[in-house]
Amino acid sequence: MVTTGAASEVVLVDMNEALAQAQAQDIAHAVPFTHAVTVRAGSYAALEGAGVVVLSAGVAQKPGETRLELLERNAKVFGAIIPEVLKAAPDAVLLVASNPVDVMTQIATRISGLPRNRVIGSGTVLDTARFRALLAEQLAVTPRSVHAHVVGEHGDSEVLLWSSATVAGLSVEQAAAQLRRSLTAEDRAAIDEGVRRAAYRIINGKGHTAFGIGGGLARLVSAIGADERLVATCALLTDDVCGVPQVVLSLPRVIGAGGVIDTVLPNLSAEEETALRRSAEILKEAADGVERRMGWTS
Ligand SMILES: NC(=O)C1=CN([C@@H]2O[C@H](COP(=O)(O)OP(=O)(O)OC[C@H]3O[C@@H](n4cnc5c(N)ncnc54)[C@H](O)[C@@H]3O)[C@@H](O)[C@H]2O)C=CC1
Ligand SMILES: CC(=O)C(=O)O
Repeated sequence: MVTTGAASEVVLVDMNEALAQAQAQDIAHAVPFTHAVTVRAGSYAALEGAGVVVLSAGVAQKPGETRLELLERNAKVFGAIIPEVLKAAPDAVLLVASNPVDVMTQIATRISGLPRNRVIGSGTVLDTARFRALLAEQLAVTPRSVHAHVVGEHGDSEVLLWSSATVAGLSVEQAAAQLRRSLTAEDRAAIDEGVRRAAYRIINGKGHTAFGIGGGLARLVSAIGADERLVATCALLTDDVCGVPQVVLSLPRVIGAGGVIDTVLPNLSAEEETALRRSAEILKEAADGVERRMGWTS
């Protein structure tokens, strides 16, 4: 957020106050090289007046662990922090990043009692960025010129929408042919694996992922602040996805003041529709399970 000027004021709140202080000071020392942003550590009360509160507290995956395995631990963390956040910043949009982000967004929607459009999960914003980056590398163009989306779970069952991916209005197959680049079934499989398994590989190498999600969250904060109507693949409680009712997952959403303004459903091939339904079923089952175990439903 500091490097892109997405916010005018950033407050870091963490149960480890010494860590929040140290991070805030370190980041503040980058401000002279970037944008006019104030950065400080604070208590929940310091969130007063915040337009957006990013929820990223909790535990992260260890090497080999899936996102869904973090569920119970992070649900308890949200139970503790969301009431505190809302006391200080009742009008804020909540932007959820903690994993498993889709189910955590459902939990945040329930605990907060806020209108669903004000509780957004970063969802597959990061996976979409990874898809665009890898397709761009394959086609030797900039990622900004690749229009492609990943929908469904931010996790193992996510769905890469190859059938609607475009460059300059061309399908990626047509673009590859004109640009004299290879896009064989093996290339596509490598890109799929590169997107779907990115977090596992990065966590194996450096213990956590940070820059991609930092960029994505900053982009969403900026779109909310400027009422931009940015289309981004974010997670939101959705009435019906391929026949699965009341499920939180990512689809392209229009993001602006107040959170999610609208949703756009891309054209799906039969295979993509089946995969999206499967992803919705997996998330629905995980969310229903945690709701039962937390005593939120009978
Ligand atoms: N949605 C996405 O695309 C991504 C999500 N993540 C998720 O974000 C979360 C955070 O990841 P990291 O920053 O790498 O982990 P981290 O362990 O570095 O940071 C988590 C912080 O939460 C704090 N915390 C824990 N319980 C708390 C509580 N009750 N109140 C206040 N603070 C509390 C800890 O003190 C710690 O500083 C994880 O769940 C991770 O899986 C990480 C990267 C990408
Ligand atoms: C950690 C995580 O969810 C990611 O980097 O995709």
